[in-house]
Amino acid sequence: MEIPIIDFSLFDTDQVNCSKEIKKASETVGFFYLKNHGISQDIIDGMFTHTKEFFDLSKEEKLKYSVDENKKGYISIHQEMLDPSNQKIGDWKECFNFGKLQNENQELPPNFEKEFFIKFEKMCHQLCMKILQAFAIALEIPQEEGGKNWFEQRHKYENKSGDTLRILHYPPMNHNVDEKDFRAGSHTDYGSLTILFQKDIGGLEIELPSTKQWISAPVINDCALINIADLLEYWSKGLFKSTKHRVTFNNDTSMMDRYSIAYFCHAEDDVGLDPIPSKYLENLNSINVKKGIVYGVDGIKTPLTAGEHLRYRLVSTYR
Ligand SMILES: O=C(O)CCC(=O)C(=O)O
Ligand SMILES: [Fe+2]
Repeated sequence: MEIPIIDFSLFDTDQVNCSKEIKKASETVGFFYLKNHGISQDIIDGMFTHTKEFFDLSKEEKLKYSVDENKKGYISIHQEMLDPSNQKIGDWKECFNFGKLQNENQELPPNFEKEFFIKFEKMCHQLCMKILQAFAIALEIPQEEGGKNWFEQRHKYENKSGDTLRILHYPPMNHNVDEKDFRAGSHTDYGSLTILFQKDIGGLEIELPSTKQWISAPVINDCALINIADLLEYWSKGLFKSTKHRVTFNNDTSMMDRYSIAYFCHAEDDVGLDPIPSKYLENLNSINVKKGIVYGVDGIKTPLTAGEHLRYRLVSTYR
């Protein structure tokens, strides 16, 4: 089984069939490539140029923007460990997290033009809203519950959420690679869904939910890679798969720099994780039912919100 490629221009002419394709990919693989996603190549190239310029700065300069308590800012090599149970040391990567720049007063390095980043964030947010509409259509959310706008009503750009734009740099490896060395350890993403832009160098792998086999998610020109993250898995009672992924070293590229850009789309902090009012889900009885009630707080089981889920996941990731 491979990662499907979906032409998103179909959504403008045939929403129902496009939504079906997206649903099928989300149920089986949890990842799909999106062609004709509407974010222009010029702006993506501009983002990669800024990315490289930033990571080329001296370590001392970068550390001036060190990550704050909200995990916004610069994260250095080994500081993040995405898979603490299997990794010896942290991820062999550095990255920079941006919050919602329009609403938050985040200090940015001088080469980052705030307006440009806001524009990119808004384009990513808009694309996510369109993909979320496709989920709502495929899941047959009744009109009186919000219909195709059900998700959008819970992901408003102006409201507080974990939405994060992240630029990443994976430097060349400087010693013999050990089986416990990862560019990024295995993990699922914490939000609703993620858009990933890769450039030139592969290495991303995903774990197929059906067979638990790891397959590669290569760079495909002109495509963004979309993946389902934890919140959609909860809301859909496990129908949609928040698939594990990781970035490994391989012989051909471990001595090369790898750059990528991720946009993590989250629901507003106070949105609950109870199942979606979906006619489609109601009619299914065979799925692996997952409820929004997962972690006990002081031994009492409480329904989680998007914000609580994010905090819970972040605690175990940072050193
Ligand atoms: O850089 C990549 O290709 C993936 C990064 C990723 O999965 C993450 O930061 O959550
Ligand atoms: Fe990820």
